[in-house]
Amino acid sequence: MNKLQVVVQEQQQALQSTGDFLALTRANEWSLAGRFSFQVQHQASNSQTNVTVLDTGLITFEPVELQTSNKDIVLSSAVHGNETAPIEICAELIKKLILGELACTERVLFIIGNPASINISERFIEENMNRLFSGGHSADQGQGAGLINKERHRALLLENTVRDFFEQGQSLLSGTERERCHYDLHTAIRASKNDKFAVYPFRHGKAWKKSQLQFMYACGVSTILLSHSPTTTFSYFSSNEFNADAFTVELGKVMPFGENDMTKFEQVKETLTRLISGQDLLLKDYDENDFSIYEIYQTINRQGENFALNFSDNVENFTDFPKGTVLAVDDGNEIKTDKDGEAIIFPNANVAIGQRALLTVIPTSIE
Ligand SMILES: O=C(O)CCC(=O)N[C@@H](CCC(=O)O)C(=O)O
Ligand SMILES: [Zn+2]
Repeated sequence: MNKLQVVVQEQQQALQSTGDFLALTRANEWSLAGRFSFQVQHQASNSQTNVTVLDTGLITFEPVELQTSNKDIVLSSAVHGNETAPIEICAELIKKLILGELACTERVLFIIGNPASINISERFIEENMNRLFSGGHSADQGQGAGLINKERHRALLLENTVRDFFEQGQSLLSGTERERCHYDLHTAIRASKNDKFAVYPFRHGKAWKKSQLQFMYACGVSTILLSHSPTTTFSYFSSNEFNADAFTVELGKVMPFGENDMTKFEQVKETLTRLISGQDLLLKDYDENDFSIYEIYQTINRQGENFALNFSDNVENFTDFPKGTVLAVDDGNEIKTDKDGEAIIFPNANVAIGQRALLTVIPTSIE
């Protein structure tokens, strides 16, 4: 064996004995010495799962009895490295799968998006990765064209990994109807009046799926933002290019590792566990009264050097303002609400010029 093969073998042994994929990922910020595979046996049912570590932060679980599966599931976390709760949730699911404590009956790809930014507890290193999908990695976004930094390379790798995963699912089991989903898990910078919420990416006129909202509800997410335009987010990429049921899911406010109240995530952990292991999802019948549904009304991109929000840092997401309120001033131009009840989401004055500094939303319905 050469040195690289020895490293790969040691990494595999450590992973199989600890199940700690997050540690392996954090120790290898941008790549691994090589990919590797092994099988695990579920302790209770003896069912077998093929595990493949594709690269750093990228791992698939596929039941050996593939014909029993009909879903290709992508669960991503750490597209923003300081959003720790989703990382902890996914790391725990991965550990249980590797140690044979959780049965895997569907194909699952876990993505830990930006390991280097986890290690410095920052949203990103050089560039916000959730603005780099659907080709954003190769576009001139005011910061120079082409693949100019590691996050752009990583976004391209994530795109290719998701594409391969979905396409392999289709070719492995051709003739069967497979469901594709991608839940991109985040936490928000600010506190929110509605603690958990999800962005439903633009569907180009296709119906919003009540069954997916029921799934969100089972995860403890009952506030949904409907997007009406293409974006360069990860969830829009999977929705648009692979017809996956995809969401950006915001699971509360961003916290450092160790400071998340994990009791707040019981519903999402339980529902994802059921999804992966083919158990009944225990979905409640759809009732519009269970949800707060909003549509994205204004997308405010920063245009100039001097951009300032006109409200304080502790104003929560979903705070609404009367018509005509100045929300921000961008190089002297006032940006105002256009309707009574327009509420703010994701305000962030510290974004690169050209990028989204704020969304506004208004209540709507999917009926
Ligand atoms: O709280 C914030 O300002 C940002 C939280 C976050 O990362 N949100 C995502 C939403 C993506 C989407 O619109 O689907 C992001 O800004 O990338
Ligand atoms: Zn995020």
